[in-house]
Amino acid sequence: MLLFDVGNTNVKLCLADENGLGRTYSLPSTNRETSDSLGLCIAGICAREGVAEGEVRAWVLSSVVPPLNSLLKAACADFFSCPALFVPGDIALPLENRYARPQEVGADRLLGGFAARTLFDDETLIVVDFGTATTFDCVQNGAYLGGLICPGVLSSVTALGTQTAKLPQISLEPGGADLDIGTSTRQSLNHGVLFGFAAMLEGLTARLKKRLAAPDARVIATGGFAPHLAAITSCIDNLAPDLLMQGLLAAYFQKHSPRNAREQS
Ligand SMILES: Nc1ncnc2c1ncn2[C@@H]1O[C@H](COP(=O)(O)OP(=O)(O)O)[C@@H](O)[C@H]1O
Ligand SMILES: CC(C)(COP(=O)(O)O)[C@@H](O)C(=O)NCCC(=O)O
Ligand SMILES: [K+]
Repeated sequence: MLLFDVGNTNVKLCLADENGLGRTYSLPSTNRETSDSLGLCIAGICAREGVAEGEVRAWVLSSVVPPLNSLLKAACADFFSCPALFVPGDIALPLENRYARPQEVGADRLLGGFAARTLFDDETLIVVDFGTATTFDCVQNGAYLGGLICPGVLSSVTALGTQTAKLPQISLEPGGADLDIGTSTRQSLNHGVLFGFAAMLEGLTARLKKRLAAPDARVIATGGFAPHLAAITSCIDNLAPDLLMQGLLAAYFQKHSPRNAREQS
């Protein structure tokens, strides 16, 4: 299979089969893509991995960027001979969705909750995804309860850089474990953003645990900036960079058991 996590900054994709996940590649989620640019790039990735297009059983996708969905469907149809299956549209997630309007929640958030529940057997799980936005998602007693949407790390830095005359766009360097009092603009920004998000993470997970009456809820972090935060706070129990990919694989095999998959190949 080819698994896709389509986010607002990056499209992450990786080859996978019943033995697990291959290397994850990251493509920019730009609106300049065409189905040909995507199809050729994805076919090139398969070639680099020594996988012929005909060997790909299915594309399994989670997407929160609707304009890319039709391009990816066309790329799959034009360059591959397999179905493009969207989660949860084509492959339902066996996780009760308690959102007031269930279809409103981002597929990535539901998938993250499903993946966490598949990987961990704690009664209460809090998934934090440090993506374009920072999302907090709560799973309790096997149901997805919803959560919080906060500004993302890079979105905040970008906004600050564009809204101010003198603040540069910075690429966040992982700080040391302790906050420094900034003595330069760059250091003030770097530590302000990194430790500001760490405080947000610590504060919100504490409040969510109280609200969920689950002081020992497991906190699982994923997304591009998760490693930076995990280095400076102790409130993350598990760093799971491949959480969504693991969720896509589990969702696929919930519906197509590996035995069937072997029979189909
Ligand atoms: N391996 C990485 N190391 C550092 N930053 C990363 C990495 N992967 C992604 N990022 C950054 O993390 C941010 C969120 O990326 P990502 O989690 O892919 O967002 P989304 O899922 O919203 O597209 C982006 O600004 C991206 O540049
Ligand atoms: C909150 C999100 C933008 C996060 O997406 P990402 O940061 O991964 O690009 C995405 O989950 C989304 O579009 N959600 C729909 C609104 C909701 O979940 O309520
Ligand atoms: K994401």
